[in-house]
Amino acid sequence: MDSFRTLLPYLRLHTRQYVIGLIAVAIATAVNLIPFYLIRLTIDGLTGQVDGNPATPGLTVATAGMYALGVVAAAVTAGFFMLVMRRNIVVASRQSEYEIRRDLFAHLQTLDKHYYDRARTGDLMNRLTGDLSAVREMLGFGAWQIVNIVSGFISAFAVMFSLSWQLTLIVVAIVPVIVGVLSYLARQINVRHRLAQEQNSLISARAQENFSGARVVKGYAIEDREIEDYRAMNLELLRRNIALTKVDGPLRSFMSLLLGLAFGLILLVGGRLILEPGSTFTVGMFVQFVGTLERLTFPMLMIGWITSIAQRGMASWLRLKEIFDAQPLVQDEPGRADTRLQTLRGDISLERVTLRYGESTVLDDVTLNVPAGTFLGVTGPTGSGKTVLGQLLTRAMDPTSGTVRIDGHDLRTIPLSTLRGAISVVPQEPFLFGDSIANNIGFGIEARDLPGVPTGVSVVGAPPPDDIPQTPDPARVRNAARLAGLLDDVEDFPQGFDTMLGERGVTLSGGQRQRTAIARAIVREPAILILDDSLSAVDTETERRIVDGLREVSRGRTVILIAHRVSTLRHADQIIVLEGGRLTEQGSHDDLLARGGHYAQLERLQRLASDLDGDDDPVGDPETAADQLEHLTQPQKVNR
Ligand SMILES: Nc1ncnc2c1ncn2[C@@H]1O[C@H](COP(=O)(O)OP(=O)(O)OP(=O)(O)O)[C@@H](O)[C@H]1O
Repeated sequence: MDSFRTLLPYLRLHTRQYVIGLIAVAIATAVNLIPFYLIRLTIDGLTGQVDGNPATPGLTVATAGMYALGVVAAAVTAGFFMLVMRRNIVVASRQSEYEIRRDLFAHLQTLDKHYYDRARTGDLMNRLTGDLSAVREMLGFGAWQIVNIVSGFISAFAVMFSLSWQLTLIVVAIVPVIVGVLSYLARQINVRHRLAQEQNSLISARAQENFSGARVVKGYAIEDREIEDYRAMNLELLRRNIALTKVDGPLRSFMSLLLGLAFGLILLVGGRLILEPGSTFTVGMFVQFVGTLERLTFPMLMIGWITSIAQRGMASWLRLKEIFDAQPLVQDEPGRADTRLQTLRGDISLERVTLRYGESTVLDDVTLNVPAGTFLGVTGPTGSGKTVLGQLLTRAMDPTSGTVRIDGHDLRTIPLSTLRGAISVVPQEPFLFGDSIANNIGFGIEARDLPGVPTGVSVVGAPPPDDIPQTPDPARVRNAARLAGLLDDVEDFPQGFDTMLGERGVTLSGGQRQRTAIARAIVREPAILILDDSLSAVDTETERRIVDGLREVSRGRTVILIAHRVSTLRHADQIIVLEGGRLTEQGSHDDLLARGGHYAQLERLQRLASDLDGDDDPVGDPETAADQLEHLTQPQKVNR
């Protein structure tokens, strides 16, 4: 019940539609019983016993015609009210589906990396489709059927009782048995439906991961294994669906048996009632009774079905509520974030920053000052905390201790929208949309100017969404592509910036994908630009062009370039080295070479490796440069 209460805000948006619709159902149900009354009058008229007196004249043709018209009028009236119901309740349930989907999507946009690291995309997709449909079915079909059943039972029992309390008692004795059995079966259906739905989520997630990882699957030639795994999951889904269908069969047979029994008994007792001397129970009344009871069979069958629709709908709503209840790890703290802060220059400072994940210390007491406009290079072995350092700046998470500041403001006092609007990150694995190159680059430009998504409001009467300008400024896109060293490549494509990319930019090479992501970050003209190992897939010539572009970009903004290659880092104003989460070296290229630490060793080995590349007669060093290089970039053991 508690979980139902959480659905009320959506139902309240459509109170009027539900009230009108539900009243219409109740009227239609009651009107549906009128024809049996008219049939009773006709039969009793025909048998000449309209008042129980054989001397009373029977039915005239005109009266019979009136009754016939009455039957038609009742059918038309019931049909009209059912139409009113559909126009209100079914429409309201569709609108609620729209509103819930809109709010879910808007809420999902507020969730952070932490949530998406754990969620499975296929499962999320299944919730947004399958579960949402189950909720809609409960709010539409389920809602009007409940009223149909309740009003059907009340009106039918009132009529039956007025006709014969003895016959009604028989019905009263049998109905609870039927309803009990149906409810039991409905519960079974519900359990089996949930199992099938869970398998559906798994299978969707598996398919989605297979499509996303198509390159890996092909690369490892494991299609057969994938097909076999998928077949097994699909088979399990079939098994669960068949188990679901199996409960349906007995339900119908049992229902027919019990109803047959009920009608047999009524025939027996009803016949005796009519034949009793001096009885006021007429043939017409008997026919009306049986007709009214017959009207109850559908609502009775529906009880089980509706219970299962309601339980299924609630189970699905709980799965959707889990999404609504998820909160980003980092949020603006009310009263703490200074909303006047709209722009940032890009002065970064970290003061004794430590970050722990459980027992592991990922960043250890890091203190660092990066004045605005600095081109900062960051290097260190894999797993040494470079990516995490960048993530602290966008507040993907907060440090366990210490303070991160930008322009002297503690990050927790800067509104997240201002902070993230001022920083662009090029992640290690860039994601490109199935759209044109221009739109992929211009993707983030207008983001800050877009109107907020109004949630929790009714779609009824809401203004249509504004036409959002989708084409980014071509000059800005072009300039960003030039700075990212992508322009020549794009100009070589027949359709230039209008070239469409596959969902993951599959038509582009790894280096082109990286550069598209760099252009996307640059085009926003952020105060701080973070590139996380974004030049790993480009050749040295392209790398030089990009670094030149970045130096141009870095005028007036802070650039943080995470890289493993000395050739990428050497032109940075400042370079820092992280090892096992600690900042171990800091200075210019020349300073660090003079220090003779990790950076100097990296430089020596990379130089040696490139010499070896071009030399057929390698230096007779037993530990080859390549081996040592690998050693230097080995994953680091984090401090425990
Ligand atoms: N969400 C997380 N939960 C637990 N540990 C994490 C999480 N994110 C990162 N780590 C750990 O933090 C450490 C630093 O990771 P980070 O990604 O910063 O390394 P990196 O220096 O960028 O490495 P690479 O050069 O390979 O990209 C790693 O040991 C990683 O496993």
